[in-house]
Amino acid sequence: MRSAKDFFRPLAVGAPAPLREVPFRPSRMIHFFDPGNEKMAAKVPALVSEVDVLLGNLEDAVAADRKEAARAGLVKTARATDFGGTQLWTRINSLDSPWALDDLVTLVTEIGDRLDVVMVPKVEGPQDIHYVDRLLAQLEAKAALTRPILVHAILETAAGVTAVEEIAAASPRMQGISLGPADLAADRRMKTTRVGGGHPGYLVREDPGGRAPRATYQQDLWHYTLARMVDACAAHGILPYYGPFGDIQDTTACEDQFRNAFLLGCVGAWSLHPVQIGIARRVFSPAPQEVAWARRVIAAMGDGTGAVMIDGKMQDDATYKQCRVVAELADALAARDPELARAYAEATEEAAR
Ligand SMILES: CC(=O)SCCNC(=O)CCNC(=O)[C@H](O)C(C)(C)COP(=O)(O)OP(=O)(O)OC[C@H]1O[C@@H](n2cnc3c(N)ncnc32)[C@H](O)[C@@H]1OP(=O)(O)O
Ligand SMILES: O=CC(=O)O
Ligand SMILES: [Mg+2]
Repeated sequence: MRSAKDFFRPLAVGAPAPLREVPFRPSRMIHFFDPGNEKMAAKVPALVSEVDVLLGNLEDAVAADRKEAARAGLVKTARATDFGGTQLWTRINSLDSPWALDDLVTLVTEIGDRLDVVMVPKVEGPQDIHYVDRLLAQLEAKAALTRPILVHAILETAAGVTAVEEIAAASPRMQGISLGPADLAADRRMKTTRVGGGHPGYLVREDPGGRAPRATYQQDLWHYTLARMVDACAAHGILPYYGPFGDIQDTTACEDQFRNAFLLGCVGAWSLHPVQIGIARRVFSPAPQEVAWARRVIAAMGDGTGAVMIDGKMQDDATYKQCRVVAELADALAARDPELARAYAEATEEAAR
């Protein structure tokens, strides 16, 4: 095991030093596109101003005989596009596939200066992160990169879930973790055939003796895993995300799934189709009234200690900290999103009247 003192040393001579803090950059939607699909790739320039993150997907959803085309398409798109403040990520193929090594070698040496984050699928434990960590350092040194590429793990195997804390802590490169409900369901042998979302059979039923018919309430299949992942991420200073919602037409259930994740601590989710971009933007941006309230509590709490009453509700050090979470997120998003900045300013003025 490496000494704690070595944790922030580069893993290859000439590689950039690891970051000490994960920079918070808005990432409400990680928008997936297939870079080998010319029609989809042609939409990237128009999407740059619409999304926080564009992700060139090389893994599942790209057919085996299209892997090389997708990789080459990503190199082409990355070179041809001005991303401005929008992040460029990629999802490489899984580490047990014949493509993962070439994905990393090609992308880091060809477009490493444009890539912010590499998403690694089917992570089973810290050993997978250590492998990618060392390889990235070697390639960054070779490509003379001056800033480290960060790593994002998908939590989508039972082994990964049992090791989620160790995965989150595996490297200073760790940027975040996404829940991957589709592969996780298969790996756990769950009896669902959906990409995220609930299932009408997973429910609790009202006790007998009351109303007839007895009411049933659908339960959330993903709550346990998502909550566990959020704790692991928060404890290790990295960012948690809900992953994909596959029923593209069911925008209502998509919004519900995203909102549950937001309220539980996630900072974003994946958008698989343009229709999910606006949903993620709406859900993962705190509501203007919440922001106005948070700012009001912060202003009333002074140095953040003690207790005050506002509108009949007790506020103290703990609610002050909750309000700071909301207000700081709002400030970070407003810096990128002028429309949101205006809505927050208006709501704050209104609340002060
Ligand atoms: C479990 C997991 O691993 S999830 C992650 C892997 N999966 C993915 O990445 C899937 C990404 N998304 C897609 O491949 C597609 O959205 C699909 C296959 C789901 C649906 O595609 P389509 O059948 O073309 O959808 P639809 O007809 O509604 O598309 C409307 C338009 O949006 C475009 N579009 C669809 N998805 C995207 C996208 N992700 N990015 C950019 N444009 C897109 C289509 O090209 C189409 O363009 P057009 O109007 O010029 O013809
Ligand atoms: O990759 C995502 C998943 O849900 O599987
Ligand atoms: Mg998957």
